[in-house]
Amino acid sequence: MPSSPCAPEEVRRVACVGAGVIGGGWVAHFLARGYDVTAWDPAPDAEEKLRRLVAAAWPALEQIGLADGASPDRLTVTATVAEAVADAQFVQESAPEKLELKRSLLAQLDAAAPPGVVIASSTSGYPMTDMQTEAADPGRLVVGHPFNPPYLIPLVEVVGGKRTDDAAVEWASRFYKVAGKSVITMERELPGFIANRLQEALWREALHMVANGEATVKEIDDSITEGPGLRWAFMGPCLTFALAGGDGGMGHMLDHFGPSLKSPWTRLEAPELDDTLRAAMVDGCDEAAGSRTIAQLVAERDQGVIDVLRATGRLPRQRTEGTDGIAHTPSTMGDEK
Ligand SMILES: NC(=O)C1=CN([C@@H]2O[C@H](COP(=O)(O)OP(=O)(O)OC[C@H]3O[C@@H](n4cnc5c(N)ncnc54)[C@H](O)[C@@H]3O)[C@@H](O)[C@H]2O)C=CC1
Ligand SMILES: C[N+](C)(C)CC(=O)CC(=O)[O-]
Repeated sequence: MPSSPCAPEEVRRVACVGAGVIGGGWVAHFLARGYDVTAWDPAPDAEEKLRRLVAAAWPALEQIGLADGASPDRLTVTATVAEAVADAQFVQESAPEKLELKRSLLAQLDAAAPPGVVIASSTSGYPMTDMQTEAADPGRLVVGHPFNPPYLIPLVEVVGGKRTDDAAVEWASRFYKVAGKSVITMERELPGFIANRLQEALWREALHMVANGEATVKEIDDSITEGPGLRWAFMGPCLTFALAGGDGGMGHMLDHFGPSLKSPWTRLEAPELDDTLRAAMVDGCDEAAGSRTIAQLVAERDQGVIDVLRATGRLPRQRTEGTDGIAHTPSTMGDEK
């Protein structure tokens, strides 16, 4: 791989390819961090949808603090994928989760992007080794797995494939940090990475319980928001369970509850996602949403995430008075730029 044309700190132009839920969220994030963003998506109504997503996200982004000069006006939606990446210093791919599509799109991006520019895929679970098979320069392809919405949830999991250069993984990890993200750089590939493997274990169990009539969608959601979810926002499952061992910590917790691990508390096989289970999940979520639209739920979620980030000290709690007499709420996320 030719070495990257610029240092992560020098990046000014980012391309986002695929502009749905996640690609659009990335666009909003990079705009808020003060980058010039080009975007391409083949859907006929993509530009209108993308600008709507950015406009809906902007109040939350203003609340957590915009970079100097950040503006939705710095978004250019291009007519072709080649135009989107022609001048880019970093490319984020967020096309549908279909392996063949990812393979050919990443090869197309590799052919069109300037030599050496790092290209990251938002894939939720494919190892890069499986996606980089058709690219002429697989060395610059990495996974950069975000969490929804990428403009508020800090984590990005970064990992390369067998043919990725270590330098590209390092460059991407540094770039995401500069761009305001919290990064886990994985040493080795693992389908689903770290967080989605954990989420999927919980998700499979939730689907089994609904399929078997053992719990409702509401009970499952309440069991997390009224229970472990409150702890997980600031203390992970391992340290949280260490406290379950009292003064004896994790050692006592394992001695005490270890034998229960052998009890059949979980079913690791995925349930059959048949029409009945699908309908039960959709109906349960419709009931939980009540009269709230998706747009209202997105705004509610965004405010909830901001409140949690503030409450856990990852964003300033108080608005501060600037020297210009104007109240600012600077973001502490991404203060490396
Ligand atoms: N939805 C989520 O919560 C998360 C999704 N991801 C990953 O992000 C990627 C995108 O997922 P979503 O945004 O949820 O899907 P989406 O369906 O909302 O958006 C996909 C977009 O890709 C466009 N598209 C279709 N063919 C394309 C092509 N050949 N080239 C470029 N764009 C194309 C579609 O028009 C659509 O706008 C997937 O790899 C997914 O696994 C990652 C983290 C979370
Ligand atoms: C549903 N999902 C598997 C696409 C979710 C993710 O990949 C990450 C997230 O946002 O939770």
